[in-house]
Amino acid sequence: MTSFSPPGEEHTEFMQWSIAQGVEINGVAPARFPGRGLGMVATRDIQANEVMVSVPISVMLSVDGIPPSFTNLFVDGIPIHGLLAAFLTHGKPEILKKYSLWKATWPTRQDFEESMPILWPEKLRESNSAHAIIPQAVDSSSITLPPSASGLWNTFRKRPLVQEYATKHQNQLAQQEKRLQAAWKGVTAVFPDTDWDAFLYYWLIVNTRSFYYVKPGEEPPEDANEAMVLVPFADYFNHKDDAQCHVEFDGQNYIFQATKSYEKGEEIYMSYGTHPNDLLLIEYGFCLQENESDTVYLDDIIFKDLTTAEKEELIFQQYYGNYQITTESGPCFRTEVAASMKCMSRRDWRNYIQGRGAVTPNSEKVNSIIRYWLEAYLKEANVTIDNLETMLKAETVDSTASKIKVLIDRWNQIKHLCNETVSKLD
Ligand SMILES: C[S@@+](CC[C@H](N)C(=O)[O-])C[C@H]1O[C@@H](n2cnc3c(N)ncnc32)[C@H](O)[C@@H]1O
Repeated sequence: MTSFSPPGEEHTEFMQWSIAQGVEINGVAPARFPGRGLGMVATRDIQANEVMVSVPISVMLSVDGIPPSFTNLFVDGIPIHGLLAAFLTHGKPEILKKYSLWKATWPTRQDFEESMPILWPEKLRESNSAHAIIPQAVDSSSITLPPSASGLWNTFRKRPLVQEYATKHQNQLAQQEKRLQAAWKGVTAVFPDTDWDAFLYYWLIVNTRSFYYVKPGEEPPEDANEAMVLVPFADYFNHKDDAQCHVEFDGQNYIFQATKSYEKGEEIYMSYGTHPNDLLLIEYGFCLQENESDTVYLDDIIFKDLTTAEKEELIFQQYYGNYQITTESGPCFRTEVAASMKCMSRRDWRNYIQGRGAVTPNSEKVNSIIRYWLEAYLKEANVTIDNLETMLKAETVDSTASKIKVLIDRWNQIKHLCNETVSKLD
């Protein structure tokens, strides 16, 4: 059983407020868990299929909960994420008063400074972001964030892309800073004197605590970041990759239902989605120890190994980029396709990927190419861990040392993932 402690008076008061607002709470309560802040604990034995929490739409904070007099100020548009943060920053105090007990349960700015890489010291957050609002060093001696987060490598220079492509789980920090910059542009166009720290705080609150929400009867937006809602009380749930909790918005209520039985005192998690640890680190400020969805991407390593003609062929065949290695399945098919290109005639390769012809790639050769790529990742991991260990020895600020340790742990996970995959390929 996980150890936990009482959450504190403000959480008890907020729970009572939630119930008074129509939130149904059955057999769960907030509690404090070491390393995870607040979370949800079973206050009695819970049976599979029991609804543990149900939050009505009336109490959620979505775009529809913002008065039109406020929303209409943003005639030039602002992302939903920015609008919610803008409302929390600039909404009328008499309207925001409704949420004061809820707000008292949220993490502090200090909590974000500890956990969210976007707020870490410059030397720990160098990335390929062109959107950094918070200045970053231009030539720090070492990249410390993992490549999926930073988009950079210590052991080689990235080749320019032949073509841009969508990468949901790469260049994480750059993607986050781009969203923050768009929100900041939107809010300052209407409120030029916006306090950066206040806005940033609420933007991070929305970033780490919002749920997916599409207004009943409306089409889901193309960008999931445009489908956001804050859901009081449910935002106590921490994340686990294989959480045993069914989450559903039925058009009226956000419902959280047990999919197994829980014993009194057990922490109840939900899943925020199938997220690799580098995404969790950048977007939520933590990494999971066990994560079936953990992934590393070989794109930059593979691209430096391909000729321009090979890259153009991959673009043509729609296999350019997103070469994953996952904890669960090892190399993905796209990675195998890129590797098979290196060991087949172009004609056989085209026939193979189009499902024509009898020639299939030699699996030993394909495995040895993928192994070679993974060794490049392992080299990066070893160099970066050495750099981080050296930084840790010299670090005198405790809070910076703890961030360096987070990075060392993450890099060791990456090493483990690469080594496991290499051994499976042998
Ligand atoms: C929706 S909130 C959950 C409640 C939060 N723990 C709190 O103290 O208010 C999401 C945040 O919880 C933390 N979190 C969630 N799942 C976690 C986990 N498995 N391990 C560590 N921290 C976690 C992260 O700080 C994340 O940004």
